Amino acid sequence: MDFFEVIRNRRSIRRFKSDPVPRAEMLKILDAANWAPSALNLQPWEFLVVSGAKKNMLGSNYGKIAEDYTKDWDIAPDKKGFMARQEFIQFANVYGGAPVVVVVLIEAHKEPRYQKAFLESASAAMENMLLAATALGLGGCWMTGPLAGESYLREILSIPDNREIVAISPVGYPLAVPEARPRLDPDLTRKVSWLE
Ligand SMILES: Cc1cc2nc3c(=O)[nH]c(=O)nc-3n(C[C@H](O)[C@H](O)[C@H](O)COP(=O)(O)O)c2cc1C
Repeated sequence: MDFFEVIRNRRSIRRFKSDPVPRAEMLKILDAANWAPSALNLQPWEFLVVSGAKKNMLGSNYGKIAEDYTKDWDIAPDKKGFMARQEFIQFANVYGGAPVVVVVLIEAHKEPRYQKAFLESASAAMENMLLAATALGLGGCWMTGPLAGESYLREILSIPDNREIVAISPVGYPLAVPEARPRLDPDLTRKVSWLE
């Protein structure tokens, strides 16, 4: 796949094969993340690679969050999400069956401009990781929903107060790859202004 194909082929994967991801492959995608640009070159990201019993505990917690979050998806069609409610809850409970979940952290900073810069830098790392996963035939899903159970995440993963959780992604070999979500402005006539 060439670079632009990788970009076009990346999807949020929510169903995975149970096959383990070799550590060498995990290191390749984390290395891609580590090569992201960062404000003041501070490279503020850190990654927790979670599997086994701890991953299962995170899944059960996210499952409960998903049940609450989707409670009106069935009764109010206008509020219905992008997936059927039960499908989403099933995904959440086991992170789609992914063998690994990556938690992206940054240093917590009191000054908002640093906090913003750290968040942006870690977001660049996150996207590099997802694109590298796609290039290697793996998949992931950028997720902030699980942060609704942040105190539990912190406890289970022993995350100290001086670290902020940016996002979480399951990582594994895709069992199902969803259709591409259409672009709101595919010709870029509204989203781009050319100023001369
Ligand atoms: C900041 C951010 C937070 C997201 N949080 C979640 C989430 O909590 N749960 C989830 O299933 N998907 C989450 N997503 C994935 C989006 O739903 C997905 O990117 C969007 O529907 C477009 O689909 P695609 O990634 O396959 O192109 C998140 C994406 C971003 C960028």
